[in-house]
Amino acid sequence: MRILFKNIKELLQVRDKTVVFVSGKAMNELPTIKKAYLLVIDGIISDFGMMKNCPDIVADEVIDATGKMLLPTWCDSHTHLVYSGHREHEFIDKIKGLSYQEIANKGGGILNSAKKLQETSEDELYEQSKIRLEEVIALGTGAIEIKSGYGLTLESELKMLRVIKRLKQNYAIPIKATFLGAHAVPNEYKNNKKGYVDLIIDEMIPLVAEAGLAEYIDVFCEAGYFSIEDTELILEAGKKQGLIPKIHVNQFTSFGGVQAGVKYNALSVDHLEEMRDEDIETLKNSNTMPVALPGCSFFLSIPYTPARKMIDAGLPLALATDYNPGSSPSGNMNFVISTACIKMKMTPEEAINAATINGAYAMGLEKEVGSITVGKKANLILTKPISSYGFIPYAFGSSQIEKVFLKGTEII
Ligand SMILES: N=CN[C@@H](CCC(=O)O)C(=O)O
Ligand SMILES: [Zn+2]
Repeated sequence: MRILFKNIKELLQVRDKTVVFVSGKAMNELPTIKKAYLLVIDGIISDFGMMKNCPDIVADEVIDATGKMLLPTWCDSHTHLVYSGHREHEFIDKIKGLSYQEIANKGGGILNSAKKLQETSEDELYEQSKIRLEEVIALGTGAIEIKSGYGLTLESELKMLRVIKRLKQNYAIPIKATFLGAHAVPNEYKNNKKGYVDLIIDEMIPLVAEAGLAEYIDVFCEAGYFSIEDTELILEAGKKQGLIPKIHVNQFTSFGGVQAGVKYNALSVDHLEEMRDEDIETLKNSNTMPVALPGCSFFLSIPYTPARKMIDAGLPLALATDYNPGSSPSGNMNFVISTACIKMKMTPEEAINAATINGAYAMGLEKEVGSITVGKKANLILTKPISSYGFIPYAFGSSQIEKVFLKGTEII
C-alpha cells in the first residue's frame, strides 16, 4: 500500500536517523521542508523531499496537503491512562483551597483511585481505558507510555498491566508499559512501609518481569511516599529483572531523586517541578531524559518545571501529559505544548522537539517514531490549513488537527 502526501505546505521534524534526541540550543532548531512530498509504503515512511523533486509515483492513495502541515504524531512518554472512575469531588476540595497532599491525607488521592480500581473488573477497566486511548489518538498522540500503580496489590497491579497489554494488542499505537507498584503505600502497610517495599521487591517485580508485562520500573520518589533508600532498593531489584528505571522525582521536594535516577541510569526522570542547581548539574552528561508535565502544574497550581533554565544549561527536555485522575485529568498533548510555550517560555520549536523526538527517546521508541525519518512508522498529524507551525501552540484550546495516521492508516 503506497500513500503519497503531496503539496505539503511544510513537512516538520525532518531528521536523519542518527539524531535520537536534541538538547540545549539544538532544541530551538526544527528542521523542515517547505513545499514537500512524503511517500508511505506499507505503513513506513519511505521517501520525502521537495515537491519539485517528487518522483513519478504510482500510489494507491494521493493526499493533497495544500496549505497544511505534516508532522510526526506526539509522543506521550508519561501517562497513567489505565484507571477506574474519576476524582472530580477532590477537584472541588482543591478549588476550595486544599493541597494535593492535604487531599491525600484525608483519604483522597492515589489510594482513592486504588480502591476504585481494586473493585473494578478487568474487562470494565479495559473498557474505561480504551475510551481514553482512542481520545488521545484522535488528539494526535501516536506513541504512549502507560503505568500501573493504582492496583497496589499483586493481583490488581497485574490486572492493570494485563489491561495495558490488551490495549497494545488491539491498537496500532506503540505502547510501553511501566510497573509502578511503588506509587503509594497502601493502608494495610501504613505502619509497615518496609513490608510493602519488600512485597514489591520479592513478589511483584519477579512476577511482572517473568510475565513480560512491563518494560520499565517506576517509583513515586517523594516525601511521604517513597524515600531515596526505598527508590534505590526498588530500582536495583527491577534492574536485576531487566526492567529499566523511569521515575517520578522532584514533584514537591528536591531531595536526591534526580541523583538516584542518574545513578541507576534511568531512561527518564519525570516531573521536576522543584529543581536545585545541583539537579541540573547531575543531569548534564547523563543519558537520562528530563520530562516535564505542565498539565500537572496547571491543574495543581504548583510550579512549572524550569524549562528555560534547564535548556539554557544545555539539557534536553521532553514533554508529556501525565494523564491521570488526580493531578492531570487530560491527555491532550496539544494543550501541553501550548502550556509549555505560554507558561514555561519554551519556543514552539523547543516544544515540538520536546513532544516528538525527545518524547520518543524518553520511552525507548526513538527508532520507531518521533521524527520524519526514512524507516520510521508513518504515524503522522496532518494539520488544518494554518499560517505557520507556531499557530499550533499559539491557538491554545482549539484543535489544528485535520487527520491522524497510525502506520499510514487514517484514524480520524
Ligand atoms: N505524582 C504521582 N503520581 C501521579 C498522580 C497520581 C494521582 O494523584 O492519582 C502524577 O504523576 O502526578
Ligand atoms: Zn505520573
